Amino acid sequence: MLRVDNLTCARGGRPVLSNVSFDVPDGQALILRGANGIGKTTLLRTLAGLQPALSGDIQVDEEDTAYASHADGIKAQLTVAENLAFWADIYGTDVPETVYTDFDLADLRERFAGTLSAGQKRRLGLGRLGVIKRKVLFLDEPTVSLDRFSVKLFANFIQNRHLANGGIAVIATHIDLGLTARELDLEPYRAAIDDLGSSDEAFL
Ligand SMILES: Nc1ncnc2c1ncn2[C@@H]1O[C@H](COP(=O)(O)OP(=O)(O)OP(=O)(O)O)[C@@H](O)[C@H]1O
Repeated sequence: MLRVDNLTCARGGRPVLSNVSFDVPDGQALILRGANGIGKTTLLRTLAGLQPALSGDIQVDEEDTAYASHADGIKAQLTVAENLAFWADIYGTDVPETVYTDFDLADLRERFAGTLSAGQKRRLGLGRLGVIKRKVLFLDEPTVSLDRFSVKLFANFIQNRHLANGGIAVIATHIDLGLTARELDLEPYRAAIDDLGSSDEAFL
């Protein structure tokens, strides 16, 4: 279970969302909705422990979380197979053969990652989630650059591999992923402009 209680989070020292509360039980996903700039990325980074909250409480086993953003974290000089093996090595896991089918990477196995198209790179970046096997996934616009077929692959992975095995996912997206999931509209949590606060920036 992921439990968020009265969370207030900030970017650049300015609160963007205040008093956000929700629970996500094991085996379920939550879709974050809201206009550009409302604070979806900020909330995900705070939940993943990449930046401190201004106030509030997050109950989750930080050791069992993973955050994935637009930046794929791919090593261009390594092949697709070597990239997956690299992540498996770092996380002390193995590369299940299913990752190649789940993300349509089988034909790209020996290709240097630097030569992949944007969508292929994205599929490889998402394939990392099938390798690292973290229970709680915080995903920021995971389908950027993906065509409709690949969006479906990703949704199937989340539904049938991750959630079906008791995983949790919190996903910021502007599109319909076709997942059975609760949605949270962040508009009611928009922080008042004169709220005070500060926050360290871990990443820009
Ligand atoms: N480094 C920064 N310094 C100051 N303000 C920032 C910084 N990064 C983001 N912001 C602002 O913080 C607010 C929340 O940004 P955030 O990226 O969390 O929104 P978002 O909902 O993910 O947006 P989008 O849908 O466009 O990806 C925005 O108003 C943004 O301009």
